[in-house]
Amino acid sequence: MGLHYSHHKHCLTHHQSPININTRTAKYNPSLKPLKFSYDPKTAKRIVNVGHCFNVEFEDICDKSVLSEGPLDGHYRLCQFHFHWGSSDRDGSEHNIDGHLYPAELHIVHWNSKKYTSFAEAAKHPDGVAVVGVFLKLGNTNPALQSIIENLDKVKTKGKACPFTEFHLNGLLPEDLNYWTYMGSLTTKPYFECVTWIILQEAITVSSQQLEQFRRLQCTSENENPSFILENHRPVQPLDHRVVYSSCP
Ligand SMILES: NS(=O)(=O)c1ccc(C(=O)NCc2ccccc2F)cc1
Ligand SMILES: [Zn+2]
Repeated sequence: MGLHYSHHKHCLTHHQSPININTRTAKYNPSLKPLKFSYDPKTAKRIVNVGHCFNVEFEDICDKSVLSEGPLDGHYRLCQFHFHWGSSDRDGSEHNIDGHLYPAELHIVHWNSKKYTSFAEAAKHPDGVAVVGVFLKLGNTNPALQSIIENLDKVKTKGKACPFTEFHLNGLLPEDLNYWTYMGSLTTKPYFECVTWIILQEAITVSSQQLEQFRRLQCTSENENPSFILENHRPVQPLDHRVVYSSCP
């Protein structure tokens, strides 16, 4: 999988993520709608160390927390969010903007609950998953991250989980909700090409000290010699013939 035969070009094309977003060649699409976030803080469930990062998981047995409008048809159900970071503050984001890297990137993961019955099922289809990417830029301590960071010592090693309820995800969104959007893939194995990527143009802040807390997570389980998740961002992939659309001119 992962190769699409585009007849008019008689070539096999990849639709992999992340990519470098060239803001000058992004195409303004006036038919793109504003994003609509409807998140219920009560659907937050737990934090899990999955080895290459930590996921903040949400209950997704019904459409209590959904993303709709924007480039999407229907509504996509929130299932988890996580971060990508680097071994230093100089890199860490997965997407780049005009070659610029941010120290980290938040991914808010949703799946198409109008057409599919689970994330795993949705991930097999090009319209199955929608991920909102939010860049983190170096600045003041971000208070909205503190409630997550103070729980990381409970999920230090791979496989560990802790309860995490009542989280206001809107607190991690910037004021300006303008975005770029393109069709791509999951950025970790199995790299399924199932993602409508929605990258917010405004970054939120994170402090150096908060990033240091991310790097203290371990990719090893508690009975192994400890090694740390110092970085977990995939290199940018070829854009090929894809077009990146912008919600604003
Ligand atoms: N970084 S990202 O592109 O936002 C991303 C989001 C979710 C996954 C994931 O759930 N993988 C496991 C998985 C479970 C079930 C079915 C397919 C899967 F990939 C991987 C990458
Ligand atoms: Zn991710």
